[in-house]
Amino acid sequence: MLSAHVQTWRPYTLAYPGLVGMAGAALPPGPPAWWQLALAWAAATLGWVSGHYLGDYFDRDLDALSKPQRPIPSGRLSARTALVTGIGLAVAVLATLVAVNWRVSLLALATVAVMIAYSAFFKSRGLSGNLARGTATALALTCGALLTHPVPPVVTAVAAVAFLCHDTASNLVGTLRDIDGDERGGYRTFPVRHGVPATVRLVVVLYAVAVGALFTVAAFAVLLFAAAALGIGALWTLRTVTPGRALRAHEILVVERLVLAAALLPPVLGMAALAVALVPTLATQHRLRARYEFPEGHHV
Ligand SMILES: CC(C)=CCC/C(C)=C/CC/C(C)=C/COP(=O)(O)OP(=O)(O)O
Repeated sequence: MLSAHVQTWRPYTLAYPGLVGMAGAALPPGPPAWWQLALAWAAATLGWVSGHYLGDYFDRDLDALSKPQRPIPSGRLSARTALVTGIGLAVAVLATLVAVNWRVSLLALATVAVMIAYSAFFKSRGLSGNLARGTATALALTCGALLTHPVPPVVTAVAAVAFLCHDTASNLVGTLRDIDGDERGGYRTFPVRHGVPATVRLVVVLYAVAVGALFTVAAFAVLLFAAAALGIGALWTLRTVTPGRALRAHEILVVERLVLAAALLPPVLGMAALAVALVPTLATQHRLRARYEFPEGHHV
């Protein structure tokens, strides 16, 4: 029972949204108060977990076909529990934000709406789904910025567009993992419609735009170089695409995006937050992930 919930949280993804929220809150001129950073972290993290419950709820029919081992299709988590928990978490985040800063709560409401639209509608419809997923991250970053700035600085827009492009790209890499299952389930994802080479080309362009834009705003360029090196490693893995290689590329991007978000934080905070974020990510990704993604627990 508890393990079904923990699997739904995907612990290896959990450290990322909080770093993005904090990155928005720490944009210049700063510095933000500790409670603002904590709130930006908590709202983005709980909003993200809510997104995982709702995503698994809306994907339950597709997962029954191609990922029967997942909590809902395997009967370890009821669809109703996933729906109620997802909605409950989103409402809790929004209620807390209303009490602290109503402007942020309105933007967070828009973020939740995009997140639900992604899971329920756009995800099965190609590029619009990938863009919706990237937009949710851009909005989460902007929520963090609005929490600490009455009028967010111009760099907020640059960072938001960069994360939009980045997460659209990493989400596209995710679709390369399950082309056959998506096709059988009627999900018209970008690679199902346009093929693998076109998908990889688009990923490379979006990734280059994202990292290029972040070089103009990053507080700590050393981390940005480190993220770019990891990103190039992920893209290099995609020179031949199999489900296993696509999973490997996405695993690298799951670590890379932590480094990328930490690069927007002031150096000392960025290094400390990154060190903390890497622990659960590296400890759980290798052990849990292939079992969650592939029915046999592994893939070539
Ligand atoms: C305030 C608030 C609501 C913040 C959260 C915003 C946010 C970025 C939500 C996205 C949630 C989600 C379903 C992520 C997983 O996508 P995925 O499993 O398709 O994988 P991916 O990481 O590769 O895209």
